[in-house]
Amino acid sequence: MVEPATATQAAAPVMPQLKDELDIVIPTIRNLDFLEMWRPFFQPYHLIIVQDGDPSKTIKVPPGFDYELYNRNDINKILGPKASCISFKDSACRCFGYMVSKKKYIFTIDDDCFVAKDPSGKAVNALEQHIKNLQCPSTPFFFNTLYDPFREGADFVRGYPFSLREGVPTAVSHGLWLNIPDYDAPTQLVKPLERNTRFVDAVLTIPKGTLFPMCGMNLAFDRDLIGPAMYFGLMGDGQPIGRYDDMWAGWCIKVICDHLGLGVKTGLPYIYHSKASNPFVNLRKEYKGIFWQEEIIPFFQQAVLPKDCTTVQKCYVELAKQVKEKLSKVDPYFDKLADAMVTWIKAWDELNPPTAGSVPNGKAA
Ligand SMILES: O=c1ccn([C@@H]2O[C@H](COP(=O)(O)OP(=O)(O)O[C@H]3O[C@@H](CO)[C@H](O)[C@H]3O)[C@@H](O)[C@H]2O)c(=O)[nH]1
Ligand SMILES: [Mn+2]
Repeated sequence: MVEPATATQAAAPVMPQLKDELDIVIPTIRNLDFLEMWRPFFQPYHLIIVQDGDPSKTIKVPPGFDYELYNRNDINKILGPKASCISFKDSACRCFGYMVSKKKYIFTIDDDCFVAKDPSGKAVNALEQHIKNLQCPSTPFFFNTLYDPFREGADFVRGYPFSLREGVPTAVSHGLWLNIPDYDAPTQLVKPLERNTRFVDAVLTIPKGTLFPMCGMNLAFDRDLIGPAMYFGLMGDGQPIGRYDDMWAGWCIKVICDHLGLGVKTGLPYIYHSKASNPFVNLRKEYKGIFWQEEIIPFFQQAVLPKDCTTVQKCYVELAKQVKEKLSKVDPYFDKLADAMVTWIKAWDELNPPTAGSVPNGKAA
């Protein structure tokens, strides 16, 4: 039986790394008491809270945290008509926080995720591990059988090409979850009591050319390298689908990271996911995605980005064009989604004008 760490067990880090270069983005419809448990790790950082649902509701934030909070009225005011690309009544709204941040790194976490304990009983500082993952290179071109070669006590194994040992910059760090795993509704329905108690002590680079199901619950990324592609799509209110926000973003960022020669890692850190959302509600939200994805995945697997797509924005707009051309036949929703992807990029560039002398994101691999 796994249990979350207690607040006292969460020992405050000696020196919070990247304190002024990282924002923590939290989508929420509830009071943020969960922050009490994270206080030792999160208090030094700036929080961006994206309040979903009724903007007249007050979200209580425990004292002592430095934060900015945006509700739907704020989003509409800031983006004007472009606010149509930000989902309402779905955790996908969190991507607004990525857009308004001015920091290099983002960590996003759900408000029902708590501090996990590793097998020794030590509280896991998820933020610290994500920062380590992002600041260490990835190895997408050749699999290292000792997993993360840059980890203390590991290295590249015999036969690993020396020409590839420098690795590539890491754009995304995808963490996992103890207790309630991120299962889809059908799996939740047939295995209602299943809990994840396995703490696998590994960080892996997801190989180039391989897609993965990105979960937004415990996720960090380098905003400068991949931020414009971290759009969580059109979900929730008024949309035919939900709970595919992070999946859509994960497929888009992986194709773009592969194209630009950037890395995506998954594994440590774990958080303790405390609440299973209602599987029947989830089934209603995600059922179309369950059969649509049988056509979406081959689309992303076959997607090719032209060499002249040298920035994330160019890659993303090209991907939107291909979504419109090739997925609209699946459902008119994808026509709307493709337009929203372009709106997102326009809004992103409006809020994040390129600084003079800035270089385009990674290079086409
Ligand atoms: O309408 C809403 C509902 C919820 N939120 C906030 O989003 C996160 C996640 O909510 P919750 O934990 O209740 O739901 P889960 O099913 O566990 O979410 C995970 O599944 C995927 C959903 O797409 C995703 O990977 C995870 O988010 C909480 O912070 C809620 O407060 C919201 O903003 N709007
Ligand atoms: Mn949850």
